[in-house]
Order: sequence, then structure tokens, then C-alpha cells
Amino acid sequence: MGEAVISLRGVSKEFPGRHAAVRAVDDVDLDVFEGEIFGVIGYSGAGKSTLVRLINALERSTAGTITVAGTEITSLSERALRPVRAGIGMIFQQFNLFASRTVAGNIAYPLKVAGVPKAQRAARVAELLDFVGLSDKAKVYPNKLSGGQKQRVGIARALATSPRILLADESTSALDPETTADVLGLLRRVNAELGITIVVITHEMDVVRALCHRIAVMERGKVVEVGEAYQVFAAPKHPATARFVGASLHDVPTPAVLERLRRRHPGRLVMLRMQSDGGAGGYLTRSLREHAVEGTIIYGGISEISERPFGSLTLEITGEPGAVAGFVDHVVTSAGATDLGTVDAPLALPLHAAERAAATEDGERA
Ligand SMILES: Nc1ncnc2c1ncn2[C@@H]1O[C@H](COP(=O)(O)OP(=O)(O)OP(=O)(O)O)[C@@H](O)[C@H]1O
Repeated sequence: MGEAVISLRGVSKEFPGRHAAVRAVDDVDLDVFEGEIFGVIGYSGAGKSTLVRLINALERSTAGTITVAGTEITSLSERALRPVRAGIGMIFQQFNLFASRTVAGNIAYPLKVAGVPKAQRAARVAELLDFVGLSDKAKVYPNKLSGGQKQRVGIARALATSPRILLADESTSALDPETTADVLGLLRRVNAELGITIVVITHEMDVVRALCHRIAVMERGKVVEVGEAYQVFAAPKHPATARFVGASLHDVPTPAVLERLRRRHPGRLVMLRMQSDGGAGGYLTRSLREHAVEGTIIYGGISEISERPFGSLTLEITGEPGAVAGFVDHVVTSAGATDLGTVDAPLALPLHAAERAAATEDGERA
């Protein structure tokens, strides 16, 4: 991993509220490393946008220090911030293109502001149009473009001044799934081919799945969990993370579903976590055979993060009672499985699984 290109220490941002101040970002410590794609996730109002706006000083912090590419920016004047901002590109959910300028004009704009001579501007614009695959749209106005094409222009414009960092605030939230995949593919190229560090804000699991190396989970202004995307999602430590995973994966039965499953399946129920090495299948088959019990999958969900499977399966285990107890003991101790008991002796979901199920319930209600 490279060195930290963005560092936050004890950073807070308060906005004056009608009654009391709103602390949108609350005492955050964070490092984003050179060359990574870093995700900031959390529900609406968690403080994600404010956090990212602090990084390019669109908002000024009320406490703490922020270092971007080696420069401590919190005490800089607007004038001194200019070169720092030139090293940070930004793209937005609503694209924020100038309707009155052509595609080429939009991309050239930051170069014009930076005082780049006209001939050089034209050459750079052509290069960027080629990179984002829109060479044939140079003279077109944004209102003639699809959402995905608009975001490509947004990306080209953000890259015009060759920044080291790209900030993407919900950059695919206004796009359909296919176009999203397209734009995410382009962002991956920006990272891999140009070596640009990317910070993405998102509430969408698909974006994290397709893009992020590491993530920070935010709740009420605080970063409550940070780490490698797979580690954080496969074994969430904070309820906010568990809810986020549950809302997209729907792998843990809600209490109502569990109740129905219990009535329909009188055997012992056990929930198995998918292992990061993808070995759950083999492990499960072997353990069932060794204990001479039968297992039927009755609920679950498996997906991928960073190309590794994660999720959980709920099984009904049947067989001779001693053998069933032996099997359940074995998977609980050696694989972190959850014993859910039987219809007559039910056992509750552990806290993080219950949070995951609750998010599924919210999703169903929404
Ligand atoms: N300019 C502002 N003035 C007052 N309060 C603000 C301002 N900007 C943000 N807030 C408040 O700060 C908190 C965090 O908002 P922020 O937009 O950073 O969250 P978010 O996680 O990005 O949410 P969303 O995804 O809905 O944009 C919210 O309570 C919001 O109302």
C-alpha cells in the first residue's frame, strides 16, 4: 500500500442549526492511501458529503487537521488553496455540466481557468475525449447526451488538470444499473491506468462491490468502521455496517421469516457464514457426512465482494439427535455458525445478525 495521500486527524464540522449546532462530521481520523479506491458509505445524513467536501475545502472544518498530498489545508487562504484544489477532481450525482457549453467546452473549462493556452487545451481535450470514449461528441451540448455519457464528460472534465485525487459523490446514483456498470468500469480504468486515488461516496452496495478496495462506514458524523471492503462486510463489527450489508444482501431471515421457517422445518436450524476462501460448500458437505446428518438449505444469500463470496445460508439439520447436536457444536466452534435451535426450543439471532435482518425488514417495508 502507498503512503497516505489524504489524512484527517480529529476533524469535525459543525453547521449552525435552528436550536443547536449540527455536527455533520464528528472527530474523524482517516487515512486514504495513494492509488487506492476508497469508499465512504452510510445512510442519508451520515455526513459522507460533508466529509468529502472538507477534503477539497468546499467546506472548512471547525476542528482538526486535514492533509492532502502533503499540504495541511485547514489553515490555508482561498488563494493558497487553489493549487491544492487543482490536484483534486470531483464528479457529482447530477453531473453539474454547463448546459451552455459543448462537451469539449465543458472539459476545456478547468484548463481555461488554470490559464492553459488554447492549442494545448485542444490537445488535452481530444486526449480526454478519447479516454472516456466520446471523441464523436465533442461539439454536442449536454442535453443531447444520455446520463452515462454526461457522467463520462464529468469524469473527463474532472481529469482535465491531471489531478492525483478524484472525489466521486454518489456519481452513479442517478443512473440505471447498466449505465452504472459502465461508469464504474471507467472509474476503475481511471484508477488502474492513470494511478489516480479515488474516494467514492455511496449508499449503494453494488458500487462498493465493483469498485472499492477499502471502505469507511459513517453514522451520525462518525467513522464507525474502516478496513478492507471484504473484511468489513464479511464480518461487520458495528450495527450500522451490519444493517448496510443486510439491506442489500437479504441473507438473514427476519424474525417473521424465521418463525415461518421454524414451523415449516421442525429440525434444528443453523446459520452458516460463507467463508472468504469460498470453501463453505466443501466444508459443509464434509461436516454433514462426518456427522452422518442431513442438511437442507432453507434460506440465504450469497454475493461477491472483491471477487470473493460472502453471505450466509440457513440450513435445517435432521438425523439422530446426538449426531445433530454433534454437528451443530462442530460448526459453531470451528466455523462461527449460529445455532438457531428448533421450533420447540428456538434460539435468538445474535445482535449483528439481527441488525442485518432488521435492515432487510426495512427494505421490505420501504
Ligand atoms: N450546509 C449545511 N447547513 C446545515 N446543515 C447541514 C449542511 N450540510 C449538511 N448538513 C447536515 O449535516 C448532516 C450530514 O449531511 P451530509 O449531506 O454530509 O450527509 P450524507 O451522508 O452525505 O447524506 P446524503 O447522502 O443524504 O447527502 C445532516 O444532518 C445535514 O442535514
